[in-house]
Amino acid sequence: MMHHRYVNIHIVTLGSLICVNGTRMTCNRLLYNDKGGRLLIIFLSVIVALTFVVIVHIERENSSKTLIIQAKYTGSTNFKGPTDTTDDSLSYGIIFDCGSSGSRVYLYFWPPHGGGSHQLLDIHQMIGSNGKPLSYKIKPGLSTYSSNSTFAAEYLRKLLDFAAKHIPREKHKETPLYIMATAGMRLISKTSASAILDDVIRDVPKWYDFEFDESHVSVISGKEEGMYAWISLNYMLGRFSQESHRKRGSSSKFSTAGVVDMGGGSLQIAFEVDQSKLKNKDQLMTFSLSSQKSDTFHNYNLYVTTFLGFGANSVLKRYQQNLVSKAPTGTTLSDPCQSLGAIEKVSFMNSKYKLKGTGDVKRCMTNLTPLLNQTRHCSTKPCSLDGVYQPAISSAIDFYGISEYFYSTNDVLGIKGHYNYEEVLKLAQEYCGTQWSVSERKWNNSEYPNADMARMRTQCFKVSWILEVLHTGLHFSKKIQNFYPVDQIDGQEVQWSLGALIHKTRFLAAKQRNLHTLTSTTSDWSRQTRVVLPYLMGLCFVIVFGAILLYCRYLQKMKVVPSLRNVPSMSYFMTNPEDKMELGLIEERSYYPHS
Ligand SMILES: Nc1nc2c(ncn2[C@@H]2O[C@H](COP(=O)(O)OP(=O)(O)OP(=O)(O)O)[C@@H](O)[C@H]2O)c(=O)[nH]1
Repeated sequence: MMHHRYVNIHIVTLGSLICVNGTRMTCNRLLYNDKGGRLLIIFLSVIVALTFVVIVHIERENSSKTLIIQAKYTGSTNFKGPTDTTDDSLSYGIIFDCGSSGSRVYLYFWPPHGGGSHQLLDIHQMIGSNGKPLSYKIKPGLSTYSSNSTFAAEYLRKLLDFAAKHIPREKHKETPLYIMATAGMRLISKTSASAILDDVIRDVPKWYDFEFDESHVSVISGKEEGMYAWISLNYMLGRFSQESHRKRGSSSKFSTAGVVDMGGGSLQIAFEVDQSKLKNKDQLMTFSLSSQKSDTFHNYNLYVTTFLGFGANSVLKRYQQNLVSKAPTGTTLSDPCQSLGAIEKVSFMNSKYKLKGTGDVKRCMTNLTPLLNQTRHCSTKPCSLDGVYQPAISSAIDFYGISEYFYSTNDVLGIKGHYNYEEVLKLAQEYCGTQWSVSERKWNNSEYPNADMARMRTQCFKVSWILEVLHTGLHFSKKIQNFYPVDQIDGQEVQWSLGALIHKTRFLAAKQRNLHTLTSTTSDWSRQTRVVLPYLMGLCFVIVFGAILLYCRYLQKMKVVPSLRNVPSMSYFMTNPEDKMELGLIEERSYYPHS
């Protein structure tokens, strides 16, 4: 752009010089009223016209380039294909989700802010060359380093390498890296968790120069995890758009969706509420996605609850311990929460047991009911599980189930999309009632491509638990039509990590918005100026040129020219003091007599 501007300036300067010198010579030739003078006028007119055409052409080119760049970042370009890391205008962000069952890295990017006053950053998960979202997972969880914390950072090294490989090297310094841990780290002692985090804070900057400091490493609370999952989901569903907000204003229905997130260690539920109707504000979370206090457009009131130790893996451990706790060591016990005929060896307080599956899903669900802890004192009714208040959920709100809600219905049972209690129960009963040896053979024959062996073994327990939590614990109707287990929306993974990045970068959005407002105001002005400039210059050329010609004609009429040849000095016609002001003419007149 700057380059073109300089070219224009040079053309204008050159044109002006030619014209100034040209008119000067023309005038002189005209004074002699010869044929060469007329030719010179034609020649100069052509030069003026050409200069004008060249300027208009270059300006048109510039304007269309500006429009293409603007269109690219105002939604007309989609980011569905592999991420174009050669595009220098993109910014990047990295989130590590250190969960109880494993750690994952998610890579995100966003184009420059569009400038809309209520617009959030347009954040997308990076897509690899194979068309799949870029993420990398390792097992076991970060919390397993509680007794050898000095290896914690080294354990995360593979995730860092992955991020560094996919984010352009020159962008590392400006790319924020957040390392956030969830239930696994909440369940270990504070001292052990701090030792792990300290090791990470110390070692990560030695290896990579991402934007990273102590404040970027944390064990997030369950409520934050729930809030981030809710933000992620609604962002991906487009529920923060101006259009959704308009709908929200015109109906009593919330335009946002609720989320139920079952992890390995904890369970979260979050949905929008009318805070005036909440009987107990303990579970209320009021927050804004906007960085300015005065902007209430993105203010939300959420009911968010987290149940630590109610994630599927934590409850499985508790369930098995309960089962064997009163039995003599070495006993084989019946377990309705395992596939028919499956044998699982467990140990508890140095005693060993065998659990033999009977594959009875309904029985399993009944046996799991006490683990919801619903007998616990409920101070504000109604309560969901563990004595926690939960207001009645409107059937008008869409709900999405993520993590275990997707894996437990999809990996083995193959259910996609819309949730139907009867369908899930029927398929679960079929799978769990099938002899384990048959299911194992099918798995060996790759008939369960989405499930690993651990999933196959724990499927009966996990599906029973998610059903029990959803309907008995959280009181969702068994006839619910608008509950959707998901792991991806529009090719992007639904993870709380995206919500965390949106929340963390909301100040960045404001910064970029201000920058955009500034540049767009300036560029509006300069665009208008650039459109008018060539015409103005053309007009100036014509006026100056015309004025000189008229003046020359005037001199001719005054018969100054013929007499000039005989004039020995300027004083001859400079009788009027005003004439002395015409210095340019004086110089030329004084020059020609000697040439
Ligand atoms: N099929 C499949 N299963 C997964 C995947 N990631 C995790 N799981 C399973 O889901 C269970 C729960 O894992 P997550 O949802 O990741 O939970 P988490 O982050 O480890 O647990 P929290 O700390 O409670 O948040 C694990 O026991 C895994 O078996 C995945 O990418 N695909």
